[in-house]
Amino acid sequence: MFERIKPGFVEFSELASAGAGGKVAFSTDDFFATCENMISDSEPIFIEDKYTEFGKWMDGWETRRKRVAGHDWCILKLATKCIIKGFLVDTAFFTGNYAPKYSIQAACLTPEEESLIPRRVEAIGTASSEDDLEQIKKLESDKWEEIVPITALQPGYEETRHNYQKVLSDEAWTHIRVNMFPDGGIARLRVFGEPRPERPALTDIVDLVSVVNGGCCVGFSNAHFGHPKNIIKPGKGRSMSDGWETARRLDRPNIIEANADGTLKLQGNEWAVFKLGFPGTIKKISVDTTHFKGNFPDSVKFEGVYLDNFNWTEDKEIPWQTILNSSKLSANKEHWYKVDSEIITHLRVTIAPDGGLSRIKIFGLIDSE
Ligand SMILES: NC(=O)NC(NC(N)=O)C(=O)[O-]
Repeated sequence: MFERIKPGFVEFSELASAGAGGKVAFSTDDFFATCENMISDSEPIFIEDKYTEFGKWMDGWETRRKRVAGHDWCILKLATKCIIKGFLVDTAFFTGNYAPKYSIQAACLTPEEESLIPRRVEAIGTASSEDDLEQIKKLESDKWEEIVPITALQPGYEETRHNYQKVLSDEAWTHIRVNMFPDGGIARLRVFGEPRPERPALTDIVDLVSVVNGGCCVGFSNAHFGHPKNIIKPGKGRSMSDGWETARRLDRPNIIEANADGTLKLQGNEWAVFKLGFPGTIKKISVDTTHFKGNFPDSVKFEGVYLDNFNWTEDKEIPWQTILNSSKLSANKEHWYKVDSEIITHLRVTIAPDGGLSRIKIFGLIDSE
Protein backbone atom coordinates (compact mmCIF):
# COMPACT_ATOMS: atom_id res chain seq x y z
CA MET A 1 0.00 0.00 0.00
CA PHE A 2 1.38 3.39 -1.03
CA GLU A 3 -1.52 5.56 0.26
CA ARG A 4 -0.09 9.05 0.90
CA ILE A 5 -1.14 10.96 3.99
CA LYS A 6 -4.24 12.79 2.78
CA PRO A 7 -4.49 16.58 3.20
CA GLY A 8 -7.11 17.95 5.63
CA PHE A 9 -9.32 19.37 2.85
CA VAL A 10 -10.55 15.88 1.84
CA GLU A 11 -12.87 16.09 4.89
CA PHE A 12 -14.98 18.64 2.96
CA SER A 13 -17.79 17.42 0.70
CA GLU A 14 -16.83 16.29 -2.79
CA LEU A 15 -18.74 18.44 -5.30
CA ALA A 16 -17.82 17.41 -8.86
CA SER A 17 -18.62 13.66 -8.93
CA ALA A 18 -21.71 12.45 -10.77
CA GLY A 19 -23.15 11.10 -7.49
CA ALA A 20 -22.91 14.53 -5.85
CA GLY A 21 -24.64 16.09 -8.89
CA GLY A 22 -21.59 17.28 -10.89
CA LYS A 23 -21.77 17.29 -14.72
CA VAL A 24 -19.45 17.60 -17.70
CA ALA A 25 -20.59 20.69 -19.60
CA PHE A 26 -17.98 20.74 -22.38
CA SER A 27 -14.81 19.02 -23.50
CA THR A 28 -12.52 19.70 -26.43
CA ASP A 29 -11.76 16.01 -27.13
CA ASP A 30 -13.14 12.65 -25.94
CA PHE A 31 -11.23 10.47 -28.35
CA PHE A 32 -9.88 7.60 -26.24
CA ALA A 33 -12.13 7.96 -23.18
CA THR A 34 -14.93 10.40 -22.30
CA CYS A 35 -14.65 13.21 -19.81
CA GLU A 36 -17.64 11.78 -17.85
CA ASN A 37 -15.32 9.00 -16.60
CA MET A 38 -13.30 11.65 -14.77
CA ILE A 39 -16.25 12.43 -12.45
CA SER A 40 -17.43 8.82 -12.04
CA ASP A 41 -18.00 7.88 -8.39
CA SER A 42 -16.21 4.55 -8.62
CA GLU A 43 -12.50 4.06 -8.10
CA PRO A 44 -10.65 3.82 -11.45
CA ILE A 45 -9.80 0.36 -12.77
CA PHE A 46 -7.52 -1.07 -15.47
CA ILE A 47 -8.49 -3.98 -17.70
CA GLU A 48 -5.36 -5.35 -19.32
CA ASP A 49 -6.68 -6.55 -22.69
CA LYS A 50 -9.70 -4.29 -23.17
CA TYR A 51 -9.55 -2.20 -26.37
CA THR A 52 -12.14 -0.10 -28.20
CA GLU A 53 -12.19 0.78 -31.90
CA PHE A 54 -10.27 3.95 -30.92
CA GLY A 55 -7.49 2.40 -28.85
CA LYS A 56 -6.83 1.14 -25.34
CA TRP A 57 -9.93 1.36 -23.12
CA MET A 58 -9.11 3.68 -20.22
CA ASP A 59 -11.11 4.50 -17.11
CA GLY A 60 -10.69 8.29 -17.13
CA TRP A 61 -10.72 11.21 -19.57
CA GLU A 62 -8.18 10.74 -22.35
CA THR A 63 -7.68 12.91 -25.43
CA ARG A 64 -5.67 12.31 -28.62
CA ARG A 65 -1.99 13.10 -28.95
CA LYS A 66 -2.16 16.65 -30.31
CA ARG A 67 -0.72 17.27 -33.74
CA VAL A 68 -1.94 20.88 -33.84
CA ALA A 69 -1.26 23.89 -31.60
CA GLY A 70 -3.29 24.36 -28.42
CA HIS A 71 -4.27 22.19 -25.47
CA ASP A 72 -7.27 20.16 -24.30
CA TRP A 73 -9.69 21.40 -21.69
CA CYS A 74 -13.13 20.79 -20.29
CA ILE A 75 -15.78 22.64 -18.27
CA LEU A 76 -17.37 20.94 -15.28
CA LYS A 77 -20.56 22.16 -13.61
CA LEU A 78 -20.25 21.65 -9.85
CA ALA A 79 -23.05 20.03 -7.84
CA THR A 80 -23.77 23.40 -6.24
CA LYS A 81 -22.12 26.81 -6.00
CA CYS A 82 -19.23 26.35 -3.57
CA ILE A 83 -15.96 27.58 -2.12
CA ILE A 84 -13.26 25.18 -3.35
CA LYS A 85 -10.80 24.01 -0.70
CA GLY A 86 -8.74 21.58 -2.75
CA PHE A 87 -8.45 19.06 -5.58
CA LEU A 88 -7.37 15.47 -6.04
CA VAL A 89 -6.16 14.84 -9.58
CA ASP A 90 -5.87 11.05 -9.81
CA THR A 91 -3.84 9.82 -12.81
CA ALA A 92 -4.40 6.12 -11.94
CA PHE A 93 -3.20 3.77 -14.71
CA PHE A 94 -2.27 6.65 -17.05
CA THR A 95 1.47 6.04 -17.25
CA GLY A 96 2.75 6.69 -20.80
CA ASN A 97 -0.34 8.76 -21.52
CA TYR A 98 -1.03 10.97 -18.46
CA ALA A 99 -1.46 14.73 -18.86
CA PRO A 100 1.99 16.10 -17.93
CA LYS A 101 0.68 19.48 -16.71
CA TYR A 102 -2.68 20.93 -15.76
CA SER A 103 -4.26 24.14 -14.50
CA ILE A 104 -7.73 24.95 -13.17
CA GLN A 105 -9.81 28.08 -13.64
CA ALA A 106 -13.13 28.78 -11.95
CA ALA A 107 -16.14 30.98 -12.66
CA CYS A 108 -19.54 31.81 -11.21
CA LEU A 109 -21.75 31.64 -14.30
CA THR A 110 -25.25 33.06 -14.61
CA PRO A 111 -27.90 30.84 -16.26
CA GLU A 112 -27.60 33.05 -19.39
CA GLU A 113 -23.85 32.49 -19.55
CA GLU A 114 -24.33 28.78 -18.93
CA SER A 115 -26.71 28.60 -21.89
CA LEU A 116 -23.80 29.63 -24.18
CA ILE A 117 -22.15 26.25 -23.56
CA PRO A 118 -22.83 24.00 -26.60
CA ARG A 119 -24.98 20.92 -25.97
CA ARG A 120 -22.84 18.00 -24.90
CA VAL A 121 -22.88 14.61 -26.61
CA GLU A 122 -21.07 12.01 -24.52
CA ALA A 123 -19.26 9.59 -26.86
CA ILE A 124 -15.74 8.27 -27.26
CA GLY A 125 -14.09 9.03 -30.57
CA THR A 126 -15.57 12.55 -30.65
CA ALA A 127 -14.10 16.05 -30.56
CA SER A 128 -15.74 19.45 -30.28
CA SER A 129 -16.56 20.95 -33.68
CA GLU A 130 -15.21 24.28 -35.01
CA ASP A 131 -18.73 25.70 -34.46
CA ASP A 132 -18.73 24.57 -30.81
CA LEU A 133 -15.29 26.07 -30.24
CA GLU A 134 -16.40 29.33 -31.87
CA GLN A 135 -19.56 29.37 -29.73
CA ILE A 136 -17.74 28.70 -26.46
CA LYS A 137 -15.28 31.53 -27.11
CA LYS A 138 -18.12 33.81 -26.01
CA LEU A 139 -17.57 32.38 -22.52
CA GLU A 140 -13.85 33.08 -22.48
CA SER A 141 -14.34 36.28 -20.57
CA ASP A 142 -12.36 37.56 -17.64
CA LYS A 143 -14.81 35.60 -15.47
CA TRP A 144 -12.47 32.61 -15.39
CA GLU A 145 -10.06 33.03 -12.51
CA GLU A 146 -6.99 30.80 -12.33
CA ILE A 147 -7.21 28.98 -8.99
CA VAL A 148 -4.52 26.38 -9.77
CA PRO A 149 -1.63 27.70 -11.93
CA ILE A 150 0.03 25.40 -14.49
CA THR A 151 1.28 22.52 -12.34
CA ALA A 152 3.10 19.27 -13.16
CA LEU A 153 1.25 15.99 -12.61
CA GLN A 154 2.79 12.69 -11.56
CA PRO A 155 2.05 9.48 -13.51
CA GLY A 156 -0.61 6.95 -12.55
CA TYR A 157 1.55 4.43 -10.68
CA GLU A 158 0.20 3.42 -7.30
CA GLU A 159 2.78 5.49 -5.41
CA THR A 160 2.42 8.67 -7.52
CA ARG A 161 -1.17 8.73 -8.86
CA HIS A 162 -2.72 10.93 -6.13
CA ASN A 163 -1.92 14.56 -7.01
CA TYR A 164 -3.39 16.77 -4.28
CA GLN A 165 -3.71 20.55 -4.63
CA LYS A 166 -4.87 22.95 -1.92
CA VAL A 167 -6.84 26.09 -2.93
CA LEU A 168 -6.87 29.32 -0.91
CA SER A 169 -9.52 31.40 -2.71
CA ASP A 170 -12.60 32.24 -0.61
CA GLU A 171 -14.88 32.98 -3.58
CA ALA A 172 -17.80 30.72 -4.49
CA TRP A 173 -17.92 29.15 -7.97
CA THR A 174 -20.44 27.22 -10.08
CA HIS A 175 -18.08 25.90 -12.80
CA ILE A 176 -14.45 24.94 -13.26
CA ARG A 177 -12.35 24.72 -16.41
CA VAL A 178 -9.71 21.97 -16.31
CA ASN A 179 -6.82 22.48 -18.74
CA MET A 180 -4.42 19.64 -19.72
CA PHE A 181 -1.10 20.72 -21.24
CA PRO A 182 -1.00 19.73 -23.97
CA ASP A 183 -3.17 16.57 -23.91
CA GLY A 184 -3.36 13.13 -22.27
CA GLY A 185 -5.35 11.43 -19.55
CA ILE A 186 -6.68 12.03 -16.04
CA ALA A 187 -8.48 9.15 -14.31
CA ARG A 188 -10.50 11.08 -11.72
CA LEU A 189 -10.88 14.68 -10.58
CA ARG A 190 -12.26 15.24 -7.09
CA VAL A 191 -13.25 18.74 -5.96
CA PHE A 192 -13.52 19.30 -2.20
CA GLY A 193 -15.32 22.34 -0.87
CA GLU A 194 -17.96 24.11 1.16
CA PRO A 195 -21.35 24.45 -0.55
CA ARG A 196 -22.68 28.02 -0.86
CA PRO A 197 -25.95 27.67 -2.86
CA GLU A 198 -28.30 30.58 -3.60
CA ARG A 199 -31.03 30.85 -0.96
CA PRO A 200 -34.16 28.90 -2.06
CA ALA A 201 -37.56 30.63 -1.95
CA LEU A 202 -39.06 30.82 1.55
CA THR A 203 -42.15 28.95 0.41
CA ASP A 204 -40.21 25.98 -1.00
CA ILE A 205 -40.04 22.77 1.02
CA VAL A 206 -36.38 21.81 0.82
CA ASP A 207 -34.07 19.13 2.17
CA LEU A 208 -32.17 21.43 4.51
CA VAL A 209 -29.29 19.03 5.15
CA SER A 210 -28.66 18.06 1.51
CA VAL A 211 -25.21 19.00 0.29
CA VAL A 212 -26.77 20.65 -2.78
CA ASN A 213 -28.73 22.94 -0.44
CA GLY A 214 -25.61 23.81 1.53
CA GLY A 215 -25.54 21.11 4.24
CA CYS A 216 -22.22 19.70 5.45
CA CYS A 217 -20.93 17.23 8.02
CA VAL A 218 -18.99 18.98 10.80
CA GLY A 219 -18.20 16.10 13.15
CA PHE A 220 -18.72 12.41 13.90
CA SER A 221 -17.79 9.70 16.36
CA ASN A 222 -16.76 6.99 13.89
CA ALA A 223 -16.46 6.73 10.08
CA HIS A 224 -14.46 3.51 9.75
CA PHE A 225 -16.03 2.16 6.53
CA GLY A 226 -17.80 5.25 5.14
CA HIS A 227 -17.92 8.99 5.90
CA PRO A 228 -21.21 10.54 7.12
CA LYS A 229 -20.83 13.28 4.45
CA ASN A 230 -22.03 10.58 2.01
CA ILE A 231 -25.54 10.38 3.51
CA ILE A 232 -26.44 13.97 2.53
CA LYS A 233 -25.63 13.45 -1.16
CA PRO A 234 -28.55 13.57 -3.63
CA GLY A 235 -30.07 10.41 -5.14
CA LYS A 236 -29.87 6.84 -3.90
CA GLY A 237 -26.65 5.43 -2.44
CA ARG A 238 -24.74 3.32 -5.00
CA SER A 239 -23.47 0.71 -2.52
CA MET A 240 -22.53 0.35 1.13
CA SER A 241 -19.34 2.32 0.45
CA ASP A 242 -21.44 5.35 -0.57
CA GLY A 243 -23.04 5.60 2.90
CA TRP A 244 -22.00 6.24 6.52
CA GLU A 245 -20.81 3.02 8.10
CA THR A 246 -19.16 2.74 11.50
CA ALA A 247 -16.97 -0.10 12.75
CA ARG A 248 -18.58 -2.73 14.99
CA ARG A 249 -18.28 -1.33 18.50
CA LEU A 250 -15.44 -3.03 20.36
CA ASP A 251 -17.59 -3.20 23.49
CA ARG A 252 -20.06 -5.40 21.57
CA PRO A 253 -20.25 -8.17 24.15
CA ASN A 254 -21.72 -5.60 26.59
CA ILE A 255 -23.93 -3.52 24.32
CA ILE A 256 -26.93 -5.74 23.79
CA GLU A 257 -28.69 -6.89 26.97
CA ALA A 258 -32.28 -7.83 27.63
CA ASN A 259 -34.43 -5.82 30.06
CA ALA A 260 -36.51 -7.74 32.60
CA ASP A 261 -39.52 -7.59 30.20
CA GLY A 262 -37.48 -9.11 27.38
CA THR A 263 -37.03 -5.86 25.41
CA LEU A 264 -33.53 -4.92 24.33
CA LYS A 265 -31.33 -2.59 26.32
CA LEU A 266 -28.77 -1.12 23.95
CA GLN A 267 -25.71 0.62 25.24
CA GLY A 268 -23.43 2.84 23.28
CA ASN A 269 -24.08 4.69 20.06
CA GLU A 270 -22.39 6.54 17.22
CA TRP A 271 -23.25 10.07 16.06
CA ALA A 272 -22.70 12.58 13.28
CA VAL A 273 -23.37 16.35 13.35
CA PHE A 274 -24.42 18.33 10.27
CA LYS A 275 -24.62 22.08 9.70
CA LEU A 276 -27.67 22.98 7.61
CA GLY A 277 -27.40 25.14 4.51
CA PHE A 278 -29.95 27.58 5.99
CA PRO A 279 -31.70 27.72 9.39
CA GLY A 280 -35.19 26.25 9.21
CA THR A 281 -37.95 24.10 10.69
CA ILE A 282 -38.16 20.38 9.88
CA LYS A 283 -41.46 18.70 8.93
CA LYS A 284 -40.51 15.34 7.46
CA ILE A 285 -37.52 13.03 7.86
CA SER A 286 -36.34 10.15 5.69
CA VAL A 287 -33.79 7.58 6.87
CA ASP A 288 -32.62 5.19 4.17
CA THR A 289 -30.77 1.95 5.05
CA THR A 290 -30.55 0.73 1.42
CA HIS A 291 -27.62 -1.75 1.01
CA PHE A 292 -27.28 -2.15 4.79
CA LYS A 293 -28.77 -5.59 5.43
CA GLY A 294 -26.72 -7.37 8.10
CA ASN A 295 -25.42 -4.09 9.50
CA PHE A 296 -28.30 -1.54 9.67
CA PRO A 297 -28.50 0.25 13.05
CA ASP A 298 -31.08 -0.99 15.55
CA SER A 299 -32.45 2.54 15.94
CA VAL A 300 -31.93 6.18 15.00
CA LYS A 301 -32.54 9.47 16.81
CA PHE A 302 -32.56 13.03 15.38
CA GLU A 303 -31.84 16.15 17.46
CA GLY A 304 -31.48 19.78 16.46
CA VAL A 305 -30.21 23.05 17.86
CA TYR A 306 -30.11 26.72 16.85
CA LEU A 307 -26.58 28.08 17.25
CA ASP A 308 -26.38 31.86 17.00
CA ASN A 309 -22.86 31.98 15.59
CA PHE A 310 -23.67 29.07 13.24
CA ASN A 311 -20.65 27.17 14.61
CA TRP A 312 -20.42 23.82 16.35
CA THR A 313 -17.45 22.30 18.14
CA GLU A 314 -17.37 18.96 19.88
CA ASP A 315 -16.12 20.33 23.19
CA LYS A 316 -19.08 22.76 23.58
CA GLU A 317 -22.06 21.89 25.79
CA ILE A 318 -24.89 21.94 23.22
CA PRO A 319 -28.56 22.07 24.32
CA TRP A 320 -29.74 19.47 21.75
CA GLN A 321 -33.53 19.21 21.40
CA THR A 322 -35.10 15.94 20.27
CA ILE A 323 -36.75 16.09 16.82
CA LEU A 324 -37.28 12.34 16.38
CA ASN A 325 -37.27 10.01 19.38
CA SER A 326 -35.22 6.83 19.13
CA SER A 327 -36.98 4.88 16.34
CA LYS A 328 -36.44 1.29 15.21
CA LEU A 329 -34.93 0.75 11.75
CA SER A 330 -35.06 -2.18 9.37
CA ALA A 331 -32.76 -3.52 6.65
CA ASN A 332 -32.41 -2.08 3.14
CA LYS A 333 -35.37 0.29 3.33
CA GLU A 334 -36.35 3.98 3.29
CA HIS A 335 -38.19 5.03 6.50
CA TRP A 336 -40.32 8.19 6.70
CA TYR A 337 -41.25 10.15 9.85
CA LYS A 338 -43.46 13.23 10.37
CA VAL A 339 -41.92 15.71 12.81
CA ASP A 340 -42.36 19.33 13.87
CA SER A 341 -39.14 21.03 14.96
CA GLU A 342 -38.17 24.48 16.19
CA ILE A 343 -35.86 26.54 13.94
CA ILE A 344 -32.49 24.77 13.87
CA THR A 345 -29.07 25.39 12.35
CA HIS A 346 -27.50 22.00 13.25
CA LEU A 347 -28.63 18.40 13.26
CA ARG A 348 -27.27 15.47 15.29
CA VAL A 349 -28.04 11.97 14.00
CA THR A 350 -27.41 9.21 16.54
CA ILE A 351 -27.46 5.54 15.58
CA ALA A 352 -27.57 2.79 18.20
CA PRO A 353 -25.53 0.82 18.77
CA ASP A 354 -23.58 1.10 15.46
CA GLY A 355 -23.98 0.21 11.74
CA GLY A 356 -24.66 1.98 8.47
CA LEU A 357 -27.05 4.47 6.84
CA SER A 358 -27.32 5.14 3.11
CA ARG A 359 -29.04 8.55 2.98
CA ILE A 360 -30.98 10.96 5.23
CA LYS A 361 -33.29 13.80 4.21
CA ILE A 362 -34.88 16.50 6.38
CA PHE A 363 -37.59 18.35 4.52
CA GLY A 364 -38.59 21.70 5.94
CA LEU A 365 -39.02 25.44 5.50
CA ILE A 366 -36.27 28.03 5.56
CA ASP A 367 -36.48 30.59 8.36
CA SER A 368 -37.49 34.04 7.06
CA GLU A 369 -34.95 35.93 9.27
N1 LIG B 1 -1.39 2.38 -25.19
C1 LIG B 1 -2.06 3.55 -25.06
O1 LIG B 1 -2.67 3.77 -24.08
N2 LIG B 1 -1.96 4.43 -26.12
C2 LIG B 1 -2.71 5.61 -26.35
N3 LIG B 1 -3.89 5.69 -25.55
C3 LIG B 1 -4.94 4.81 -25.70
N4 LIG B 1 -5.95 4.92 -24.85
O2 LIG B 1 -4.95 3.97 -26.59
C4 LIG B 1 -1.83 6.84 -26.24
O3 LIG B 1 -0.64 6.72 -26.38
O4 LIG B 1 -2.32 7.91 -26.03
